[in-house]
Amino acid sequence: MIATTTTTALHVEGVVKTFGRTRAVDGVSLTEAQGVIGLLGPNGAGKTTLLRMLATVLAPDAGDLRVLGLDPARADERVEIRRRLGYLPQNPGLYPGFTPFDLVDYVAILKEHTDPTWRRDETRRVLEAVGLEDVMHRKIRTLSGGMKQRVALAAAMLGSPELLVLDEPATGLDPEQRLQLRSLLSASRTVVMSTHNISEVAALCQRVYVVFHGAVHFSGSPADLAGLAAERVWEDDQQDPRAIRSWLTATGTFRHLGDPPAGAAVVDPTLDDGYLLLARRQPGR
Ligand SMILES: Nc1ncnc2c1ncn2[C@@H]1O[C@H](COP(=O)(O)OP(=O)(O)OP(=O)(O)O)[C@@H](O)[C@H]1O
Repeated sequence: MIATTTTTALHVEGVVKTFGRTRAVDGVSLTEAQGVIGLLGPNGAGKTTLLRMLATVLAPDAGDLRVLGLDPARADERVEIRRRLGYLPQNPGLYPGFTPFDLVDYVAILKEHTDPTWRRDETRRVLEAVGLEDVMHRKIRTLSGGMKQRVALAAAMLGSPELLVLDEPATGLDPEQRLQLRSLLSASRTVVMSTHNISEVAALCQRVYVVFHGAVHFSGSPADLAGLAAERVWEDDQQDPRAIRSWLTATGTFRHLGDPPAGAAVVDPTLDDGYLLLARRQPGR
């Protein structure tokens, strides 16, 4: 019998990254073999910094990092990682005078794909996959914000990488394109993505990490995150001062988070409820 081994796509142990006096990533550990992994957290929590380290753009100050089983601190292994991953940065710099076709083709050249036929077919394939077939020969400067985001996504998906590192991939996408993104990502082997959109996490991710102040405060399935707020959510037609957090919902009722009073109409928690409960425990909130 031949033994099969699955390479751990991501192995992060005690990773630290500091900018001046800011500890942007403060001892993060995570290990994932495959699947779609979501990073949630408020602005400045350290998500982008962590993703940049996974994409080998930044080196950690301390800790152990392995991507696709390789060590990004070693020049030869770093090159190998870069060949095998696709990265969508938070603010992708797209040459405005290029067309989407030229830009993705250029990325293919940078990734050392030397066969022009392969490059042309693959460039077309990824641009069609993100729904840009009709504009692939227009100048990028003439495209809408959501279209530009899709050009960058297409570039990340070039060559069907084993690992996709995506910083807020759904930014600027309309509802139809978001749905399209979901099916694209569910076809990928390993995806790690940051998002502020909790419904994206519910729809896409098998695992979610919640990061505050550079540290992981929760890891588990989306259902586990929602479960943190089990028996802690109730609804009423008026404000409740006993709640740690209350808000008016679209149906005109108030939703409350905290310890429900006797007789309260307790409802099933959502992912938002679990996240808000975790966020509430952070200092300064
Ligand atoms: N190049 C840099 N130089 C200095 N400080 C930085 C740099 N990059 C990030 N930081 C700081 O590190 C912290 C984490 O930033 P990061 O961009 O990783 O957060 P984030 O969770 O991605 O935030 P957002 O949700 O707003 O994108 C912040 O305090 C930020 O100001």
